[in-house]
Amino acid sequence: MSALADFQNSLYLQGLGDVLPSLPTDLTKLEGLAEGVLSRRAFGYVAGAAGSEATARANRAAFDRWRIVPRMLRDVAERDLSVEVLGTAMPAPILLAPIGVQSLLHPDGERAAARAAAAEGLTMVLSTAASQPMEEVAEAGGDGAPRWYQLYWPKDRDLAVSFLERARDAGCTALVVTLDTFTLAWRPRDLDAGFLPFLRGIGVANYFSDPVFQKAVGGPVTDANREAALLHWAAGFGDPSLTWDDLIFLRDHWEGPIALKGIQHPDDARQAVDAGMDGVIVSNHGGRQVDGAVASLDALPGVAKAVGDQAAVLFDSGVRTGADIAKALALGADAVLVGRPYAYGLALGGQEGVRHVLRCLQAELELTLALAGLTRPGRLSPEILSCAPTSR
Ligand SMILES: Cc1cc2nc3c(=O)[nH]c(=O)nc-3n(C[C@H](O)[C@H](O)[C@H](O)COP(=O)(O)O)c2cc1C
Ligand SMILES: CCCCCCC(=O)C(=O)O
Repeated sequence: MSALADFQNSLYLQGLGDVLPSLPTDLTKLEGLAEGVLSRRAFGYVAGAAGSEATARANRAAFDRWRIVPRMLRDVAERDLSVEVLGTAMPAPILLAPIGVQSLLHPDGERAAARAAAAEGLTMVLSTAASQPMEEVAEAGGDGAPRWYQLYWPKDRDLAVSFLERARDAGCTALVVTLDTFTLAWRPRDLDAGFLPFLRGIGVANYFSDPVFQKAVGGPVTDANREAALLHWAAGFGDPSLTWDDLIFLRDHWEGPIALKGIQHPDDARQAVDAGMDGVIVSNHGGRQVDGAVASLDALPGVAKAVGDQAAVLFDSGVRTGADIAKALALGADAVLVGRPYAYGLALGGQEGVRHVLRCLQAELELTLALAGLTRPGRLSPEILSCAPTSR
C-alpha cells in the first residue's frame, strides 16, 4: 500500500478512537475557517482578487465544467505519482506556489511552509515578496529540500542580480519569473481597507536584507531611514517597460532552468519557447491581477498545444482538490502550483496545517487517478475528461 493510501487509512483508524482530523479534508472549507482566525485585513488580502473578482470565480467554475470519466479493470495496484519537472524530482506533481507576506497568516510565516514542504519532499517556490529573508526560509526547509526562487524583477538590475545570486546560494535550482505583477492590480478589498502589507513592512524582508538595496538607501534599514526605504521599494518594485528582449539578461545571470509565470496566451507561450525559456506557468495569479481575464484552466489547453514538448507546462489558479489537479494534468500541465489552500492551512495550523493540505492533495490525487483507472500522472490525457453541459 502506498504512503498516501496509508494517510487515508490513518484518518479512518484514528476515527475509531474518536480522534478526528483537526482540519477538514475537503480543502474548499478552509477559506471559511481561515476567515474566522485572521484579521479582516489579512483575510481580505489573501482571499481577495482583482476588481469584481469575476476571474477568481471563473477559475473555480472552469474546473467544474470538466468531468472525469473513470475507466474500469485496468490493474491500478501499483501507483506512482512521481514526476520530474525542470530537473527537480517530485514525489507528486504539486508545488507550493510563491506566496509572499506569509507572516500575515501565521507568526512562523514562510519558515513553517518550508518545513512542511520539506517534510513532504515537495518543492516550495520562494517568493521575492516573502516576509522572511530567503536564506532563513531555505534554512528552515533544510539542506537538500527542493526549492525554486520566484523573481519579482525590480527596476534596479543590480538588485535583480543580487536576488538571483542569493537564491542560487540558498539552494534554489530553478527560477520562476512572474510577469503578470509588475504593479498591483485594482484590488477593492485592500483599497477599501486602506491596507497594503508592504507599506507596513510585511513582505519586504528580501529587500531590506539585501546589500544592494541597503546601499541604495544609505545603509541598513533602521527607524531613521525606514520610510525612505519603503518609498524606494515602492518606486522600484516592478519594471513596466520590460519586453521579451530583456529575457536575455536573466539567461546571462541564472544558470539553471527558467519558467515564466503568468502566461495565458498561446502566442506568449511560443515566444517564451523561442526565447529559450525552459517552462511556462499558465496562471492568472489566482484572479488577483486582471479582473475579467480568461479562467486559467481555459487557457491551459491552448498554451500546452503551443508549447508541445519543447518546454515544461505548469499551471495554477483555482486548484483546490486532487480531482482539480487530475483535470489540469489531463489538459496538458506537467505539474500544478497550489496557492491559497496552503496559505489557509498555514493560518489555521502553522506548519502542520500546511502539511495537512499537502497530504490531502496528494492522497486525493492518487485515489482519483486509481479510481479513474490510471497509475501515473503521465498517463492522463484529455480522453479521460468530458465537458459537462453548462446548464445543470
Ligand atoms: C496572498 C497571496 C500572495 C501571493 N504572492 C505571490 C508572490 O509573491 N509571487 C507570485 O508570483 N505570486 C504570488 N501569488 C500568486 C500565487 O503564486 C498563485 O499564482 C495563486 O495564488 C494561484 O491561485 P490560487 O490561490 O487560486 O491557488 C500570491 C497569491 C496570494 C493569494
Ligand atoms: C506591489 C505588488 C506586490 C505583490 C506581491 C504579492 C503578490 O503577488 C500578491 O498577489 O499579493
